[in-house]
Amino acid sequence: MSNTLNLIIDFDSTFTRVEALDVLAEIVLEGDSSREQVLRRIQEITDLGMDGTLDFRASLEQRLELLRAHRDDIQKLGEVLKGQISRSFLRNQEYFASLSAATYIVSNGFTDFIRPVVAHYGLDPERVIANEFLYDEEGYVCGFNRDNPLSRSGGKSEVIKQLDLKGDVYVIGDGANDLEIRKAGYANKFYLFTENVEREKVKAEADHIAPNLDEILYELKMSRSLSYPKNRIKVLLLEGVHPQAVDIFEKEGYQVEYLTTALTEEELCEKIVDVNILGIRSKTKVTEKVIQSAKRLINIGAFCIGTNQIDLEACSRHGVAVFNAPYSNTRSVVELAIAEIIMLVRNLPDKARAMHNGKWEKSATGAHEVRGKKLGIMGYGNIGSQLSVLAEAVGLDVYYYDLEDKLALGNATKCETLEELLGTVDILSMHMDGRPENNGIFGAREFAMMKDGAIFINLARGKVVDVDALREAILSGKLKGCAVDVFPKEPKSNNEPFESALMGLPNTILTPHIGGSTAEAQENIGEFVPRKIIQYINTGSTTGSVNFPNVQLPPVQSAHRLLHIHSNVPNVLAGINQILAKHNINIVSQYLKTNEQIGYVITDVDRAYDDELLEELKLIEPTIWFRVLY
Ligand SMILES: NC(=O)C1=CN([C@@H]2O[C@H](COP(=O)(O)OP(=O)(O)OC[C@H]3O[C@@H](n4cnc5c(N)ncnc54)[C@H](O)[C@@H]3O)[C@@H](O)[C@H]2O)C=CC1
Ligand SMILES: O=C(O)CCC(=O)C(=O)O
Repeated sequence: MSNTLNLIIDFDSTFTRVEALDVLAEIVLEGDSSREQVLRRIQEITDLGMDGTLDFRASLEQRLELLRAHRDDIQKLGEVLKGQISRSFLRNQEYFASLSAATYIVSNGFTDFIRPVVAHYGLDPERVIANEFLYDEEGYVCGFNRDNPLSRSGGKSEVIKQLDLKGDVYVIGDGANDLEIRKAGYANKFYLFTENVEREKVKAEADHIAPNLDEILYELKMSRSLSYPKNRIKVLLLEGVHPQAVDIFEKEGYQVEYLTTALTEEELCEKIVDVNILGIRSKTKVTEKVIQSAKRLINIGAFCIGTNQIDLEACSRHGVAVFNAPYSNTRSVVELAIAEIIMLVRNLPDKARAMHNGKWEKSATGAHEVRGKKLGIMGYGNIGSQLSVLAEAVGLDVYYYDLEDKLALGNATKCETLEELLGTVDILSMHMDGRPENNGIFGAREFAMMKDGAIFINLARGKVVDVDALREAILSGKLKGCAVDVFPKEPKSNNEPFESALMGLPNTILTPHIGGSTAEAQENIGEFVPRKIIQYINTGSTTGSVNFPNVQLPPVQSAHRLLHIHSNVPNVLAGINQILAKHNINIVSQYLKTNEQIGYVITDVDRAYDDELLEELKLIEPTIWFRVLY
């Protein structure tokens, strides 16, 4: 840090979260019946004084007149305020206390309660410049030192002028009286501190609006508790993910932009440039071009199960960790599949349509129970296997086929080939994932292999099925009916029209990709995905990532965590450790995990190191991305 730096910090609502005289009023008026009324009046006067509407001395006099405070109350106030230090000041306490010689607390409050709080935090109480109370013989406050410049408007600039500071002066505060120091020409910059209050009148003239101390330290290129201020982290949420996600990200201090629709590649390329976290569902295609346009992307959250819409390889190459929500909507999809099986076996879509058209078609022809029918499941993963269990409970005999060797649940029967499955079952339900190799995997040949009068259900991905072949199979009577929830081309939002060759077919249920759209599933996803992302940002943990090696890490404690992501080539770990050894850095712990594409090295080190070390680590040849957590 340069020794020519001076920080002038306001006390009320900046160094502490509260206005001290408001708290004093609460202490003095405890048990008083007029308490609420007097407190309200005091707060009104405080606000008028802080935004510059009321002359400061008048505001001080009026507030003190409303209180009869004793020396003991002032002492009590000091104790209360020690527990009210602003959160970002607390976060940065260790570093900030080391700036004691560069810091003044300049306040229109009173030294009597400010000094103990400042000393408790670790700053020099002698560098508090503030007003002084006068007490009567019984120890009650009877006034204040009227000669102190801080007891009148413009007092802060007068004090700074008298200090005659050498070097750069930065003022951090929340009120017009702080702004006035810069306006009078005694400071380089005024940082409006908005962590506790936002004063609109002051906002317009502030040099920089800082939602916390991290932002100011980052702006001044000083050390800080967070490697990157949270308020600078930008989140773009698309496709109307559950509002719970907005809430969680905002509580973490991130900036959130929320859209209900998907975006085209072109729109997304434009919007994603300075986004750190992208949240999507199944419709937004995240292509290589999108990833290349994103200059600050750290994470993608797929608020769903499938991740085929994301170019995961490109994400890995660019150091973007992708998280999804496996299991989150599994039950919802399974319940819909069961409902559709029963509806189709009973011919309900046609029967219901006839009723709406005024036709009463009471008949048992073509209507069956599902009990004893053979259900085939293609893709025996999380959804397929849960469907297997529920289907047995309603009396279906379950058969399944999976590319991988999957053990049967319950009484299900495993088929060795797809042909075997298709030739056996009365109902086929698709639950494979949307990997590119599955595009068009089910067409005329596969429909021909099915039993005559079978039922077909696709709740997986639109592209796996040849839609024209499905249409033909229904129209020819080969299939008795079908239910389709997913389509090769789906509208980006509810405002766009839907078109498909399947529209108007007999005994056909078409649904707008709602397999996972239940309140329960969406709420779960809205919480699960943000938590994974926040955990990754705060600790480096990648558990649950679909493209990064999975590493579960404890929170950083008394150490700096160096996160190094590189292309998976030999000797990177050795290279990192050589650099650490050269700088005499003590490794507290170290983890390495790789997958086919990338390696992830996490090294916790003692605090002492210089920026040169970080630069050298960034320069290791196959580095994709390097980040430090404090
Ligand atoms: N309609 C909707 O709203 C929803 C659709 N889905 C879709 O369902 C898919 C499956 O979800 P999960 O069961 O959670 O995934 P999962 O990954 O647990 O299971 C997929 C299974 O399919 C198997 N598989 C892949 N290709 C295959 C093939 N050609 N033939 C046979 N088996 C194959 C895999 O080996 C795996 O066991 C998701 O990837 C997603 O595309 C998921 C949730 C909601
Ligand atoms: O609900 C969504 O937007 C997508 C559901 C889905 O297809 C999935 O979870 O993979």
